[in-house]
Amino acid sequence: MSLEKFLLEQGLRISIDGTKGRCLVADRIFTPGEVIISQEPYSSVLDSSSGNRRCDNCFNLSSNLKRCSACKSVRYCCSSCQAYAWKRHKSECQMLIKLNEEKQRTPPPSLRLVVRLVIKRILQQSGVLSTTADDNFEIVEALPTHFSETQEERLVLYAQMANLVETIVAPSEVDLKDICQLFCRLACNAHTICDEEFRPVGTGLYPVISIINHSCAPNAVLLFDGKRGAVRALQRIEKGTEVTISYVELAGSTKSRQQALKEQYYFVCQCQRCMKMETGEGILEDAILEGYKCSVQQCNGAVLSGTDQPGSHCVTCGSGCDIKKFKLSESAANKLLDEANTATKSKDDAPARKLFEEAEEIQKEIFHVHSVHLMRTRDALMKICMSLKDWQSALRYCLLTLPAYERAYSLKSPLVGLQYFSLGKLQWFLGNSLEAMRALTRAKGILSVTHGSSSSLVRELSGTLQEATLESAYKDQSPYGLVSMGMDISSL
Ligand SMILES: C[S@@+](CC[C@H](N)C(=O)[O-])C[C@H]1O[C@@H](n2cnc3c(N)ncnc32)[C@H](O)[C@@H]1O
Repeated sequence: MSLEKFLLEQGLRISIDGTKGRCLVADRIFTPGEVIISQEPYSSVLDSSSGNRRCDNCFNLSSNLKRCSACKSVRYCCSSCQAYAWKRHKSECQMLIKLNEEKQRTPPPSLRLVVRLVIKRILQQSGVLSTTADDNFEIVEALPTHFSETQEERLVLYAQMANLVETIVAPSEVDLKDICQLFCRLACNAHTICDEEFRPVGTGLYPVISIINHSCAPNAVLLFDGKRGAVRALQRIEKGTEVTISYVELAGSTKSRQQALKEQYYFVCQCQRCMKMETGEGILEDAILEGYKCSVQQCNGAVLSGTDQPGSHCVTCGSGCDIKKFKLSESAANKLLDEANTATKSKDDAPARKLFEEAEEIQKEIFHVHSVHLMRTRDALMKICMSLKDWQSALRYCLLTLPAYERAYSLKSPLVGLQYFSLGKLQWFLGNSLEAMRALTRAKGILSVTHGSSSSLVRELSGTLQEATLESAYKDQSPYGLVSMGMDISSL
């Protein structure tokens, strides 16, 4: 079956745009939460830190992983996963054994991803592995490489890695320029595979999902079940509308989003959100998210912080501000944040908390209450307070982050849903079951769309919501006030 026919069966088609290249377009209406397309990766690899916690075949977490007895490098959750992976792993296994014998380090995930891709291509070409409309090397090859725009330094690195791939896979099977192009193709098409809470676990290439272009105000979202990618509609998508997802962190100013897109994907975004920058509303939004707050007490405005922008005046009231002073304070806060992050990595929670708190004090003086810088610091503080079991402070920080989350992302964003889920769990644990019910209901409304109502996250959320509802009803009738029904706070 051709890719076109395969897509038509799913209610999708490809159109060509002069600037964007191929676009994936809805050929029917998609309703919020509906899966638009789902796909197994053509090639995928776990991050180094996930390799000893997750199955190398299905990417699911398991406490009972068994190592491949030959290479001792990859782990599987069950014999059927191991048997399924064997055809692909066989060649990789020999390579890993050889590297172990030569006492060489296991290649990094980025290199293993390319090795796996090349091995799969060879196996499909020789007929050992079958091909389907959405699982063949031609659709991988159809993805852009941006080879001519790739910086020379990066190409030199890719050439060195291609040499390694050549020594690992039989040299007669690979062409160095081909491999360099594969590295370029992966850089602008592969997706980070995340768990349900958006923590990265690996990388995968999904050649059909990769046809979907970027928007900073996307109408769809990509999530993963194990390593299977699924794109769901965030809103009603009319027939003839392009399906879009986000490639980058959306909590940022137009300038930082565009910089990230240009660096990795080589285009200037002209989406609806970026185009707002042409208007006063867009400029104020950017100043609030990443600029400095206006020094005038009654003004809720902000000042753009970039040196190449007409800064030093509030976008709302026009008052001048001392940018130099703000920048000095910002560097002092950043220094504290660097130290705090180092302490967090070494699990020194108490000193890390102190450093984050000092940084937050400075940031409060210079940033708008909805600034993404302040939001990230408070998010880190919320997590540290949870780890220190200071639930009341964690709740306070969670509440402080929410208006910034809703502004920086969209109200339908899964990240906003997850933040409401944390809020609901904290409120319930602290005995505010009525407020918890409100937060959990809000979270359920968002996460049922983004993750699907049968996902394990939404099932867990529904369970918590049901218990909070029961507790709230019980408290209404109980003469004794607060009654805890034994929530497992460790899952926060
Ligand atoms: C993952 S691919 C998307 C599919 C691609 N359009 C194609 O023809 O196969 C990513 C590349 O698509 C293009 N692209 C994606 N989103 C875009 C956008 N909003 N505006 C312009 N180009 C875009 C860029 O060239 C980017 O590097």
